[in-house]
Amino acid sequence: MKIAPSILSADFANLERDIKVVEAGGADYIHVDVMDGQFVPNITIGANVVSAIRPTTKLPLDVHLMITEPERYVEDFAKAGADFIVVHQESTLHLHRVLQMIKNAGVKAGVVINPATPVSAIKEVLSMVDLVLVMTVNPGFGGQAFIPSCLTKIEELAAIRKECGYDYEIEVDGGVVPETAALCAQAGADVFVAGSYVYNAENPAQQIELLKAAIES
Ligand SMILES: O=C(CO)[C@@H](O)[C@H](O)COP(=O)(O)O
Ligand SMILES: [Fe+2]
Repeated sequence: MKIAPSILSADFANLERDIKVVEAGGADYIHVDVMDGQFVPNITIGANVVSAIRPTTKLPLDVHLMITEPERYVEDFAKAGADFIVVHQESTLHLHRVLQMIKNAGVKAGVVINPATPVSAIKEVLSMVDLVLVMTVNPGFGGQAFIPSCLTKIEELAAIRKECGYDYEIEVDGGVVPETAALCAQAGADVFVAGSYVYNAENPAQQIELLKAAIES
């Protein structure tokens, strides 16, 4: 089980401090939410910021691209030091090509589906990805409520992985708190993104501990 704090809820004026705090607190990945104001109704950060935070941590950077036609920026995020580049099925007409571009750039490739998108929409690419991200809120903002109907998609992805011998990680993102993390773990999730739960608290390290305890239980 891995915890990936989302720096969307960190203090943007103190990103280095907020990354180091979760690294010391037992985080496994740093989740970076990239939004373009078009695919989602919010604008966050670009490849320059990924470059700037790269030297601040040894943890893998899990870059979640919420941008239209991500193929236009794969190269930039790979050069910036992303370890995972995760693209939305809904954001491109050429999903297979984008995933291939990510792999050719030497970066782990992930695919992500919105709450309204079924697992069948990514069936053809499951054999080539390192990570599948199941959005458990609609993308765009931190602090939203978990959508329980997404749990069956985690179960489905875990069953396909077992049946076909694939080795992607199953990640969940949105509304992750101890109670919902436990449900996702039960359904078969391996990586838990948490933004507001980790950062909107006095002690982010303690929040990571609480999440891990809930997942283990
Ligand atoms: O991708 C997104 C939002 O679109 C996330 O990664 C959020 O950052 C999760 O925030 P919380 O729901 O954990 O507050
Ligand atoms: Fe995200």
